[in-house]
Amino acid sequence: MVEIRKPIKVKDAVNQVMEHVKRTPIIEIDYLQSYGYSLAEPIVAKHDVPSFHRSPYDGFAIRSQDSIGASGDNRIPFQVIDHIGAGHVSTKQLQPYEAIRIMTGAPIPEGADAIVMLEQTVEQGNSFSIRKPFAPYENVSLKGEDAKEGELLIQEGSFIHPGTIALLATFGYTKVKVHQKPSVGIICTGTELVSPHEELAPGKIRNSNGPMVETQLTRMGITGTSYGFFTDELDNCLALVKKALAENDCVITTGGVSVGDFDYLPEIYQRLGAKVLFNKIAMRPGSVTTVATLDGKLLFGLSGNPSACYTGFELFVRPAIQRMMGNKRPFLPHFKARLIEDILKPNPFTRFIRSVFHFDGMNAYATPAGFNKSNAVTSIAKGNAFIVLPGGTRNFQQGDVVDILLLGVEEGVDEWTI
Ligand SMILES: Nc1nc2c(c(=O)[nH]1)N[C@H]1C(S)=C(S)[C@@H](COP(=O)(O)OP(=O)(O)OC[C@H]3O[C@@H](n4cnc5c(N)ncnc54)[C@H](O)[C@@H]3O)O[C@H]1N2
Ligand code: MOO
Ligand SMILES: [Mg+2]
Repeated sequence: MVEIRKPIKVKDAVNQVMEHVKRTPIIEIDYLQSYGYSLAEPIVAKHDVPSFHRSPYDGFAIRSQDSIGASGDNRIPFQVIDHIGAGHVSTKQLQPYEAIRIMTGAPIPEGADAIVMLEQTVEQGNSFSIRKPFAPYENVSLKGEDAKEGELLIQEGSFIHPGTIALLATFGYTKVKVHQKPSVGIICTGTELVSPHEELAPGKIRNSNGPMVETQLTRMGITGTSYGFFTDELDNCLALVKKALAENDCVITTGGVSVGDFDYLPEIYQRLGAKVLFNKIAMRPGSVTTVATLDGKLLFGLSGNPSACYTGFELFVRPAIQRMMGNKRPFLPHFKARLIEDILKPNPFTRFIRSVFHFDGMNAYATPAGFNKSNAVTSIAKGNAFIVLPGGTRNFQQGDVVDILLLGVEEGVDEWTI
């Protein structure tokens, strides 16, 4: 008797997976190695930035009060008494109508409170004149204007990107606390599979899911461990899943999750004693996506169909792995875009259509990327987004505004909103 599975909503499936995520242990790593992780500690300003009043321009430091009354008809001259570049501190104290030649980034000298840009002066020997008054602190980059000592700048759980690295460097956080990257095992099942290096024989196809999933992980900065591809034999697959589970924080399998005679994953979960969270989702492709847990580890049973496999990874594996690494914004970014062409199919299940998303400067547009079936491989290669059409809807026409999930961006959002 074939098992009749009860589909659950995509949102519920996502929530269930996220509820079962266990964060990986916190480690301290060299800050330069931290790109792609998420902060396991907040970044708090250790000192003011800038930590001293400084010049934002190449010019002259003056006392603003000396510039009162300057105009085209009444140029005020200044005597230059010192010359400093960034990294140097002048030891001179300005007296009336004296100035210090100062370069961008150098600390404002004692007594000075305004900077005149080089272009605003007429120079003559060791002096220059100006034709306008300067207000107190005009053209001065103030101590603490960027960050105040003790200020919380970046919250724990934020993704670390090159800008974050700049901030870590600014405060000398040369070691940073992050959640370790999870180890992920990948197993592809299917007697029909041969390696991409091999010639095809009757009934055989090349394994594309394995390399694809491995690279979906690479895109997240994770190096997965591929256990290769295997024929649909229960004992063999069971042993392999056990081994991969013992050696990794989570395991991704592809294929063998449906109700076919050689779909052994359901039996494998049973034999392992794993708890199946769900095995049918009201979505297409990827309706057969199954997620199970065992000893706090997640087992992702992705569909064998390439589009379904790809979609299952992006919707469930990606956010789970991001959350394992402590990322507070693990979900794909959600936008709205106008359809460029009609999509005239009823949608009993929510549909995730591999799509091309583009922005013309004013409006966002999306169009299906090509052959749109769960077993399609070509449209995955062409798309950069999913068009999401809710279950229970019918036709969508050119110009309709639809939901879009953007793929391949490193920073996500904090909530699943579809
Ligand atoms: N009676 C039913 N049949 C099917 C149902 C159903 O509900 N009732 N669901 C269909 C849906 S939806 C999908 S999706 C597929 C899922 O199948 P499996 O996850 O069990 O995957 P397989 O049977 O192993 O393979 C399906 C398909 O994908 C190809 N494949 C498998 N692995 C790879 C790989 N590594 N690289 C490239 N392509 C791969 C495989 O050759 C098959 O063509 O089940 C439907 N059936
Ligand atoms: O899981 Mo199947 O891809 O829904 O089409
Ligand atoms: Mg099958």
